[in-house]
Amino acid sequence: MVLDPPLASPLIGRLAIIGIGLIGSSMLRAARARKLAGTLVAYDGSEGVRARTGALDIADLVAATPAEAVADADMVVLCVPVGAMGAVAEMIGPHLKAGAIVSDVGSVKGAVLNALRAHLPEGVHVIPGHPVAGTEYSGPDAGFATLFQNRWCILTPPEGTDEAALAALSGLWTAMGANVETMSVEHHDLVLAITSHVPHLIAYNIVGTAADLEEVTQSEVIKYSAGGFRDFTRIAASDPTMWRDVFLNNREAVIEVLGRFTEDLIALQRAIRWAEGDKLFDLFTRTRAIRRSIIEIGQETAAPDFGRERG
Ligand SMILES: NC(=O)C1=CN([C@@H]2O[C@H](COP(=O)(O)OP(=O)(O)OC[C@H]3O[C@@H](n4cnc5c(N)ncnc54)[C@H](O)[C@@H]3O)[C@@H](O)[C@H]2O)C=CC1
Ligand SMILES: O=C(O)C(=O)Cc1ccc(O)cc1
Repeated sequence: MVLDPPLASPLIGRLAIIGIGLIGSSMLRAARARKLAGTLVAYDGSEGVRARTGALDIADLVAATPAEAVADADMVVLCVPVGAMGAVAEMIGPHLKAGAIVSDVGSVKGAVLNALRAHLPEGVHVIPGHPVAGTEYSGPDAGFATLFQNRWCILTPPEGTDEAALAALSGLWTAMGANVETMSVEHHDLVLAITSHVPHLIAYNIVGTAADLEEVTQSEVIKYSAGGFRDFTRIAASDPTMWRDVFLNNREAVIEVLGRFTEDLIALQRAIRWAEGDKLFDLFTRTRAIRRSIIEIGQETAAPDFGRERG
């Protein structure tokens, strides 16, 4: 997978990325490679991450404070865990220039929109976003420029969002290789609960259960994990802070989907108990067709390495 060539002139004057982990560092790398911003500014709350960002040379400036990071920025993208969005918004709020666009990449959108609105001043454009692309790795070394290629990026513009600001943010994601879709925060949070949040919870649960079972020792878990279980262990290796925050901030939708999931699981349990082979066969046939249609539209990911290509 390769990136398109650099642009002749940048899309954004000054772009500030706050939180230089997997997603923030991938944005810096993609924006740098394609020359999408006149000046690329990075800031992270961790001194070690700031030093590493400097050493990796993926930004034009590594700011020492949140105020320095957003000063004169045309666009600011928050790439911190969902639970830290409000605190970061509070720190940058007074230092944003009028007309700046503030977005984020959090995996939950309703809670983040509320947190941003509570702390950001009038006169800045708040447009939450979520690139539906990632891996189980974290930190500035984990990022790569092609992460967003041919992936969805969902934007959730609040009613009355300025069209030019939306076009600028959408243009950035498109230039980083993503396909942009817009929807409401409520719809986003329900859809992602089904397609991402509950699947992660299931992975955390099955790996935890296997590790807890007395007769299945840790070494056996590792030894026999070449099959489907291995895919679950990859997902269950995802960042604990990030995923704790996802579940704490999308509780309603996750609980709704879990209720439905539990009912369906019990129906499967009954089918097994009563040896209703047709029921099992019909479901497995339907799910196989779903997997094949995902592959046809090119949205599948190759576990266990998530088809990563470093750019
Ligand atoms: N990991 C993934 O696969 C995906 C993650 N996301 C979302 O992107 C966001 C970032 O995730 P990752 O890049 O994976 O995380 P990460 O753990 O790799 O990086 C997060 C960075 O934020 C910094 N940070 C934390 N609190 C901060 C604060 N108060 N002020 C300044 N910096 C702070 C940390 O030091 C860390 O360097 C999360 O909101 C997550 O939900 C979205 C799509 C995919
Ligand atoms: O690693 C995986 O399988 C993922 O599902 C990555 C991912 C994690 C969180 C998101 O909000 C979006 C994508």
